[in-house]
Amino acid sequence: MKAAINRHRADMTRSLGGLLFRGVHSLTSIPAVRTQLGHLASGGAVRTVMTLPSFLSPKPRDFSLPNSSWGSEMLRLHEHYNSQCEGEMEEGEEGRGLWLRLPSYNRSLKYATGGVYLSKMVQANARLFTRNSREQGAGFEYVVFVNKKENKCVCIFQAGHLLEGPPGCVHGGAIATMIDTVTGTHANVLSRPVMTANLNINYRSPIPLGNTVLIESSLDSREGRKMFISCKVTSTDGSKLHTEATALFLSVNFSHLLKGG
Ligand SMILES: CCCCCCCC/C=C\CCCCCCCC(=O)SCCNC(=O)CCNC(=O)[C@H](O)C(C)(C)COP(=O)(O)OP(=O)(O)OC[C@H]1O[C@@H](n2cnc3c(N)ncnc32)[C@H](O)[C@@H]1OP(=O)(O)O
Repeated sequence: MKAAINRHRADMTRSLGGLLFRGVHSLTSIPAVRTQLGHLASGGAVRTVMTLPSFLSPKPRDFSLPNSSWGSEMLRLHEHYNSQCEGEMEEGEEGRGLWLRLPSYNRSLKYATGGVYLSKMVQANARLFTRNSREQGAGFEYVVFVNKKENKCVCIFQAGHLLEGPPGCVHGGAIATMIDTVTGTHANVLSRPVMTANLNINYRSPIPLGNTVLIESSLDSREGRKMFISCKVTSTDGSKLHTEATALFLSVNFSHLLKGG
């Protein structure tokens, strides 16, 4: 029985390989995958997850599209980069424009988030940390664009009122979260899946709540499974440096990700 479970997990790991990057969008539209993940989540036993046929599944919300909470600077910059895109990045697609806008959903991977040993209730309720607020504009509002040719990512980030740290300013942990998200997204584009091994941050000047800032990441070097990425957070005109960081990401195999480390 144990061998069968392990074989099943290995099969799942392989079949998930091509699906992870597309996240919830793809997974919720493939009932067979959800059923298999249901087996996996329940410890490889006989329980399955009831799924709707794909044509009845609601289309997941893309959180990186403009909404009414976006300020004028957020909208202006979104338009600036969007006008240099010729398409959205989907798996296997090569961009034709200079930039590609990355869609963003509120689940990273249904049923496997945080490891397969969590209870089904926890797994069903798991949400991506940066996309877990129902109130638009309250938390993390952001959109990431990638420039594959120049090995760069840029994120336009508007910090909501729930991210307060020092009075009127963004919490350092929230800034770290966004840096991890942007550099992690960048590393995932280069080689997926990845995990953050190291993150070093220097906070240079506070970010006022409600401000829009730019978060730019660039690949410094690659050594085997290691990707060294640097990142800076600046005002949108580039005149003020808020934060600088370096990060190390390691490519991992899917079983490492699924078993939660
Ligand atoms: C996750 C993405 C999933 C995809 C989802 C797609 C949907 C997209 C949606 C939304 C995108 C949002 C994107 C967000 C991204 C966020 C990412 C995170 O926050 S990840 C959570 C925090 N990180 C951990 O919890 C790691 C915990 N640590 C580990 O699991 C391991 O330690 C790991 C994987 C990092 C390394 O373990 P080993 O066993 O694979 O590798 P070893 O053998 O230890 O090291 C390999 C080499 O790397 C060096 N190394 C390892 N750790 C190092 C460190 N901390 N500093 C320096 N070097 C290190 C070692 O010295 C070694 O180097 P030598 O080959 O000998 O040269």
